[in-house]
Amino acid sequence: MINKRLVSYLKEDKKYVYLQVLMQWLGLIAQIIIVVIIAGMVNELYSKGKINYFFIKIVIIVVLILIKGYFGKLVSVYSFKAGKNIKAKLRCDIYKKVLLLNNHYNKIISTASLTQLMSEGVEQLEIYFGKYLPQFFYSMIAPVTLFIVLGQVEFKGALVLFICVPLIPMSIVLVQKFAKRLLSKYWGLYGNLAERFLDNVRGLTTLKGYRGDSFKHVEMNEEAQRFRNVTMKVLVMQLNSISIMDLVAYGGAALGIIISLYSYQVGSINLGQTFMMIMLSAEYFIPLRLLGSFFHIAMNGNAASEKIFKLLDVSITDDKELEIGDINEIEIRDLSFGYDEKIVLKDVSLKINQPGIYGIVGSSGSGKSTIAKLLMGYYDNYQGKLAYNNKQINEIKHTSLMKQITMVEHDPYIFVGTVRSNLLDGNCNSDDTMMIDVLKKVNLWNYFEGINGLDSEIEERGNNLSGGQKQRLSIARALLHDTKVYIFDEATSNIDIESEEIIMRLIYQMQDEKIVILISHRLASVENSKCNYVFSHGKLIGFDSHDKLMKDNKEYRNLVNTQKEIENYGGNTSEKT
Ligand SMILES: Nc1ncnc2c1ncn2[C@@H]1O[C@H](COP(=O)(O)OP(=O)(O)OP(=O)(O)O)[C@@H](O)[C@H]1O
Repeated sequence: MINKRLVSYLKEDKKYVYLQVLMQWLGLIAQIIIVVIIAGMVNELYSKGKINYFFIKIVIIVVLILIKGYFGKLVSVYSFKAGKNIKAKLRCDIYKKVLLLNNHYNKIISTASLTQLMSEGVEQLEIYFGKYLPQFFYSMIAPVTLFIVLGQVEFKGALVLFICVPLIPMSIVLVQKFAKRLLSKYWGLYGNLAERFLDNVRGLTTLKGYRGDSFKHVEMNEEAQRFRNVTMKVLVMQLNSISIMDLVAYGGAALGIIISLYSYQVGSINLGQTFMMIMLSAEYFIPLRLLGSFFHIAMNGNAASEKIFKLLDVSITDDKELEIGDINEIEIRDLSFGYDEKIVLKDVSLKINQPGIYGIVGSSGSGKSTIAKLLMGYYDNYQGKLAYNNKQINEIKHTSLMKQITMVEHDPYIFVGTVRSNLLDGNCNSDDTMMIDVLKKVNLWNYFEGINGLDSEIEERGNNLSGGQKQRLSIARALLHDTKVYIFDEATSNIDIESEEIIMRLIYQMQDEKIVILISHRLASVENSKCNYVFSHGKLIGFDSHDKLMKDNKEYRNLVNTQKEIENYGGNTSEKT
């Protein structure tokens, strides 16, 4: 009933849970005193026909009601405080983990599920810490307190009530295992639905283009139906469990009242004592009954927390010690790597220790992008040597590594905001002059100057820019990052000739100072490089200048010739049209 791992998150906020229990308990004491005073008044009225110190007693009752109300308010304040820091801490931990996992967090959790867990999942935990946990402790203390008080009044009745109380937690325990399984399924289906929804919304234009939206509509409906079914099962389970708890609570209270009425009838207690028994019988059960209600919400948070912990438990930490300065050398020796069992790179060896352009070429699926990702430190589980300045990449602190390398991919991420905010992502110390300078280099300044300069709005994923403009903006951002090593992975694919020329010119301007790794299927762009590395089926099958490779490397020659044929084909067709 208590999740120890979740509780360990409380740390110094534990005091808010205890304070809440204390305030609830003091509230109960105030209520008992009120009932005792009223019971005394009832006795007086019945036996003497008048109430002594009536006014003073009424004032005391009113003051006690106000005090009880104040305690209730404090309970809400502490409840909020108990959950507040934990929510922030959990969200922060998840965020840090996703940063560490980099772009392969998707292997563990989908983006949609992640968003759901970080928002709704964490929110549910507020109830766990702020309500369920304090209620759990209070519902142990309250019946004992009442038993001690009412035991003095009518022992038999108090004992019967006390014995009935554990029936509620028993019903909670009984339903717990089933609820756990059901809620885990609920979160799974909820995640699937969100994932599909997000995917469909992202691909809506494509779906419309292929007229596949009606098909996806049916799929979504089916997914939603599955989620509806499991939600209904959860609600039925909660309703049944609450009905059982109600039966125990009200049945138990009724039993207590019957016993006290009987005791009054046989004369073993007076009218005031009977009144006390009747007024306080329900109080035995109310805390546990409330615990039962919170339990269901807490179980939901619990199920979400299991998914959160699964993500947090993935063993990746940036506890690496090594820092790295300017990179002068890249050494790869006997490198092998596979994403799963299938080996993608086999026994690759190469060494780069001078600035210049280094092409990586090969047919589709030969492992070019995988090399780029390994050089970015995205994957640690490689075999062999993969080192900068003779330091293994998987031992270098990720943040230190990211200060020295910049990668530009074919589909760069442009953030919603302004041109300025996107450029500041590359280097937060850039001033306006630096930003305008790089925008001029990529031939974008004239365009943005005509809108709102550096404050020109950029829509989500750069939707208000052309493909070429997006790519040039990402190159401007990369230039501001100003690192010793640059990796361009198909950075000019699918963009207009003008943008391609601008980008290639800028890349070649870097060759005297930077180590530039250029992955490109357009072999014309690596004709003037210092050295080209040819990959085939994950193996490095040759490396040299373009001219030498054309002479000696059949695979390279084939790649160049095939490329030329495709370009000529494109040229012929366009001439015809
Ligand atoms: N995240 C991944 N998980 C599993 N397998 C992957 C992953 N990324 C790539 N692969 C596999 O690794 C192999 C090499 O992929 P890689 O992207 O490195 O090739 P590439 O030479 O860059 O191809 P292309 O020129 O088509 O971009 C392929 O068989 C691919 O299916």
